[in-house]
Amino acid sequence: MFVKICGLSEPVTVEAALDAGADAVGFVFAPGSPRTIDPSVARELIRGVPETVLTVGVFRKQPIDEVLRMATEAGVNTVQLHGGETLADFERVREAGFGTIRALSIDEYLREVERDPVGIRAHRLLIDAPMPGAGEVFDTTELQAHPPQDGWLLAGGLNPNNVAEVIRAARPGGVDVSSGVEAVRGQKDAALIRAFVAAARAAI
Ligand SMILES: O=C(O)c1ccccc1NCC(=O)[C@H](O)[C@H](O)COP(=O)(O)O
Repeated sequence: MFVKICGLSEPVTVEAALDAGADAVGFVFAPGSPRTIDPSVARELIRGVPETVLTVGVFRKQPIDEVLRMATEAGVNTVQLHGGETLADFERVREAGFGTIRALSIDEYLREVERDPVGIRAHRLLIDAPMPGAGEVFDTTELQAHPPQDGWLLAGGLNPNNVAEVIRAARPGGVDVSSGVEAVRGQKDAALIRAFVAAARAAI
């Protein structure tokens, strides 16, 4: 089970995520989030991250030139885009050398899979609740009619207490969490991160 801890902003909680065995650490560069950090801050946080761990820059409805500039400045290896992007945008991000994650809300996913069932398979998908980073759950049974391709990531209101049950029900390739490992909104908690990774790993 692939585990991503998103919205990190401090060395101590990046370290907690790595010690716990997280596969990916995320840094929010989308404006307007309590977790938004400057790429220069992320660059410092990424310094000690082993190359085997994905370092993910998270963007929402930002121009691709800005995405590429910030991702390069931060030194992340992967870019996660949350809406408004075209296939050409994804191509540009990949040509610049970044891995990509296409984040869609459950509603966007269901619309897109109907519209372009083949094209959607070209992406590593993250399927999320309508409002990213809000700690909202969604009904994963809505995916049963259109199961996503292998390796898809599930997010939306996960926490150490519900993650195992959600994994068993929805069978994602990985999980992504933000609010559920925070003691205070926007501030990660090392103990919750450890509990989340352990619960996700024990789920299968
Ligand atoms: O976390 C944010 O504040 C955020 C803001 C804008 C775009 C994306 C954002 N987060 C993306 C993530 O990958 C979150 O981990 C995911 O949405 C799950 O969040 P949560 O339901 O709080 O666990």
